[in-house]
Amino acid sequence: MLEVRRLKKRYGDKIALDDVSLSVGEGQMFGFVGANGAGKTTTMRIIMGVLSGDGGEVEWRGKPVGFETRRRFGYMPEERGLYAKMRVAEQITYFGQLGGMAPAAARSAADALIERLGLTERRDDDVDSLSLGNQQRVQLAVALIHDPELLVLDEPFSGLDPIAVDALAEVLAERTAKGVPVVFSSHQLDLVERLCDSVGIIKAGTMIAGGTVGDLRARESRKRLRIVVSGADPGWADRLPGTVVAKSAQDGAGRDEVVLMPSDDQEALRVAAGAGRVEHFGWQEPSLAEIFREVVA
Ligand SMILES: Nc1ncnc2c1ncn2[C@@H]1O[C@H](COP(=O)(O)OP(=O)(O)OP(=O)(O)O)[C@@H](O)[C@H]1O
Repeated sequence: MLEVRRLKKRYGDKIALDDVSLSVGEGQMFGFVGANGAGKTTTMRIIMGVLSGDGGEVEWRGKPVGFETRRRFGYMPEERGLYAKMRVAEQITYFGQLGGMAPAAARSAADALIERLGLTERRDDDVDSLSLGNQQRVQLAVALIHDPELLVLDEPFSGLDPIAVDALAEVLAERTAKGVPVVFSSHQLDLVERLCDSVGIIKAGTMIAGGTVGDLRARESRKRLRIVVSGADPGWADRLPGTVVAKSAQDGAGRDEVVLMPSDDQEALRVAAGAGRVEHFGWQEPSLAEIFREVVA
């Protein structure tokens, strides 16, 4: 298990991290989300030891993390870091060897990743001749090649086309199935929702929410009502108590659909019933993106 406790980091007067804690169990996929500048990259850099914190601890399997342990981690840094003039296959193999693999093992692992990540036709090209998305695939292969015990990936999905997104999601799921914890940051909340067992939401250097997507949903689930009414007068939604967060105009069957954050759910029901025929009235499960907007606001 990866355990991060009470990390602190300052840049001059600016507090970048203020007591950031998270834990990721064996085989768990942890999605790290937050607005630009919230502190995700800083946290991941401290986990990987490329930046030192001003306080707090990082433990792997119950022990403080040091250089030797980190060699067994796979890391995709935000700033990336490939040799521009080295060929794809050669480069991935080279990083495998840096990660402690024998040359033959590194070559065959590189071949497997090249195929999985859709780089077969580019294997003999220099990295700087690749598109950004393909460079990203190489960077991922480099992070994955030495069969790391833990994966820490800074926005691994950004810039990938949908096929590459699926290929990477599949590769990561295989690693978690073998017990490897995966931490990744992303602004693609639909992906995080689809892939992750747990998420942490960071805002201005503080973890403001965390848990499984199910936990977060349960906490937020009795906040939004979805109401569908047919045959109602045009102004009926204005009489609903609370805030209308979405409204679609009448469809062909004369139905209005409203999503309401009610101040009084029973009064909302009375208003809907008074306005027309109530076709649907129920709590709506929020998406991770909706939860995010709410807790970060
Ligand atoms: N080297 C640095 N010097 C000064 N301030 C820094 C430095 N690196 C990061 N910061 C500040 O620390 C805060 C956290 O930045 P960080 O890069 O960790 O955020 P992030 O969540 O990864 O953002 P993004 O989603 O944009 O990548 C920001 O306010 C940033 O401006």
